[in-house]
Amino acid sequence: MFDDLKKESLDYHEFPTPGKIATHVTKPCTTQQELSMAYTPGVAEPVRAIEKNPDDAFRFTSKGNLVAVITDGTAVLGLGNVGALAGKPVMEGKAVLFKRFADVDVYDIEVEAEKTEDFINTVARIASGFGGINLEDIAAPRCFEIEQALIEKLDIPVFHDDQHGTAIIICAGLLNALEIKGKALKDARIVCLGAGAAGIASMRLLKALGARADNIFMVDRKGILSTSRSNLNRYKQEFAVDTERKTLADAMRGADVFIGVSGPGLVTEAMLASMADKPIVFALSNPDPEISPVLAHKVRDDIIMATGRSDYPNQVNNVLGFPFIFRGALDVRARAINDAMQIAAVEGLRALTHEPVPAEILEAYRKDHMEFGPDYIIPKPFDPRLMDFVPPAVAQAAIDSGVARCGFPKHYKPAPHL
Ligand SMILES: NC(=O)C1=CN([C@@H]2O[C@H](COP(=O)(O)OP(=O)(O)OC[C@H]3O[C@@H](n4cnc5c(N)ncnc54)[C@H](OP(=O)(O)O)[C@@H]3O)[C@@H](O)[C@H]2O)C=CC1
Ligand SMILES: CC(=O)C(=O)O
Ligand SMILES: [Mg+2]
Repeated sequence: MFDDLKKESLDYHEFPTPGKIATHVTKPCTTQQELSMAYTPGVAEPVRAIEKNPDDAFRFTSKGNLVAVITDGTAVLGLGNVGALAGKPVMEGKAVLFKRFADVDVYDIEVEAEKTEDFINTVARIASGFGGINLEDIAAPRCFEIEQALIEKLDIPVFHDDQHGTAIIICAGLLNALEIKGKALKDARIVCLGAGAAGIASMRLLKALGARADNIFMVDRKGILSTSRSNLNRYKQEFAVDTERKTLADAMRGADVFIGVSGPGLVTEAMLASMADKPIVFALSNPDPEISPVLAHKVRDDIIMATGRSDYPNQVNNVLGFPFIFRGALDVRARAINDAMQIAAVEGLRALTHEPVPAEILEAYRKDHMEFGPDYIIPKPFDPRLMDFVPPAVAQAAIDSGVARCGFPKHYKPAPHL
């Protein structure tokens, strides 16, 4: 980052009030009468109701619109294990996005816990006051164990954003990019650099949507995940392929698709040059991608390129997912965010990309024109129609798959593409 951008960012976070979020009250509390409602004695009534029927917490408290964004600070963006407290600006950032894009309230919670079990128990013990748990920036492989244990313990959605949020956006963007390239997902040869939270979940979802396991090379710091390696954990073993190829450069030769969820600057010009015609390159490491779009476009004029950043076309970033997915899940008081709901979100995002782009988006991005094509494979986060396409589709999928506690919300319209 340039020095002036660094200073601007620090000033943005410091002034006029340190940090990015605060709480505000939703009921009047200015008279003796209102005080006796908000607090004692009036508050005793909802307490008694919830004691008798825990679901009344959705009626009488903020639970139904409240998500906990929780980290241990072990994989913050692509910055690595910076610790729980240093992860707080990102968690506050997620809170801003939840509120700004989908009016979901958030408490950010940073947990100091070296032992996986301590982290799980801490989250389980504070979970009942929330409508959902968004796990964030927790490194693999412990993120898989943490998420699974919490899903089993809790009756509210537990969603590791770096896994499933990222997977959903990657799948939507990639299916659209392949449509432009004119290749079916089942025929696409895919390289995924990064076999952690984002990489494993994204390749799992791509397989569920039709990608062939033997067309995927997954790569970590030690090279391609192959059956000849003896140093693979059980999550990586799921993607081990029988191949003589070893390195990232080997994997990239002839590949149609590169997905980077690893770290900055790991893809060379030579690797990019060795990919198939019309290569699709998603360099998604934040804040700095695996290869810069400027360099990538110099090497390949036939590329379809995306990053995780806001300052280039095609921002493939989980900001397009978690606010809208949780909105739909919360509005039907879902017990989980399951595969059907995730695939519904993929389809909603894909469908919206094919719609004409409204003037307010062109204005926000200072463009005269945008339409479905190599520079527009995924909607923009500021597109207000995300609320029309994603939450209703997710809510409907929750109902159809039996994890909703209530019916399709009266204030919703069915998603336009369904
Ligand atoms: N655009 C978006 O929406 C999102 C982007 N990301 C980005 O993806 C990256 C990974 O995040 P996440 O999956 O949560 O992190 P994890 O820590 O769970 O996984 C990181 C993975 O990247 C691999 N890796 C790291 N450095 C290298 C390297 N030098 N060479 C090869 N492989 C490497 C690791 O290899 P090994 O297993 O060998 O250690 C590991 O498999 C981050 O940069 C993050 O910003 C993540 C989520 C969303
Ligand atoms: C976007 C995001 O969640 C990440 O880079 O970790
Ligand atoms: Mg993250």
